[in-house]
Amino acid sequence: MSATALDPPVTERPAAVRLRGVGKTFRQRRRETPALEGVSLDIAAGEFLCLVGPSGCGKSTLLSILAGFTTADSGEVLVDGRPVEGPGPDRGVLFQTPTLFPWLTTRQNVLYGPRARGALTPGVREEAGELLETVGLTDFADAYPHELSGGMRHRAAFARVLINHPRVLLMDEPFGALDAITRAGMQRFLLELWQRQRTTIVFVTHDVEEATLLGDRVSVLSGRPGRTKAVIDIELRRPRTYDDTETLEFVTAKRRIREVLER
Ligand SMILES: Nc1ncnc2c1ncn2[C@@H]1O[C@H](COP(=O)(O)OP(=O)(O)OP(=O)(O)O)[C@@H](O)[C@H]1O
Repeated sequence: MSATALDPPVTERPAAVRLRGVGKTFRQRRRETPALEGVSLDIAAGEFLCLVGPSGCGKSTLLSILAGFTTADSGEVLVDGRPVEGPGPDRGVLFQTPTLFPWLTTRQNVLYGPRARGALTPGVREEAGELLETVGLTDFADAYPHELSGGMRHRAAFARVLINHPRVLLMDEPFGALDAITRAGMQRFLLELWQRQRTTIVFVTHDVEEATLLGDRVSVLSGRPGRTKAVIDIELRRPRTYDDTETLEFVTAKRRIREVLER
């Protein structure tokens, strides 16, 4: 399914992710750090939602709560209508540093999840081959992570997550550590992949331009404790390419987000 102008607005589609009044305070010895307070948000099935906010406002905490790595103190967190009670294969998580086992080849890394679940069928092996082709790593299927470039490692980590057919992809500043050219390449890759598969994506970034380029909507969090300041619709045509970043519409959308961030 591809995103088209005929798709209903995201707010009219069923919610894949529902956050209601989510709060989290970290308590360590005598120190209390309120990270999130009363965050509510519906993310539609197939939506690409970007999450921006000042450093330390709780973006990673929110993603970690969605992933099931961290438990919220208050509120409700639902994925496909079910409360999140821990990590699960319905949610694929990608971090700034790609998580690959260094002692396994690219293909073995991709097949790790199915193997661990005892689901390593010939069909899954075939799918791994297809995924490696999708991410452009067929020629590096037998290479080890240290033999891959930064961008290749990211694409391998993608394939590793995608083989589990997650309903939701949770991405925490995944391209933050990459150089500008590799980063632009990864953004293009992600846009093309999303355009084809339309997996629901929650993408944390501190880069307003990246959020504008990728997102259907951008949720802007306030300073700590993070609260939703605004959710901004990015009404730029799809499919988008890097060339769009030079259009007046793009610059205007980017400025709107920046204004809310700085308000
Ligand atoms: N495990 C933890 N224990 C204690 N405090 C934590 C923990 N994780 C996060 N925090 C605190 O919660 C707040 C929010 O952190 P979080 O990493 O979610 O912010 P962020 O918006 O992702 O920041 P950045 O943009 O800098 O990555 C910070 O003040 C941080 O110090």
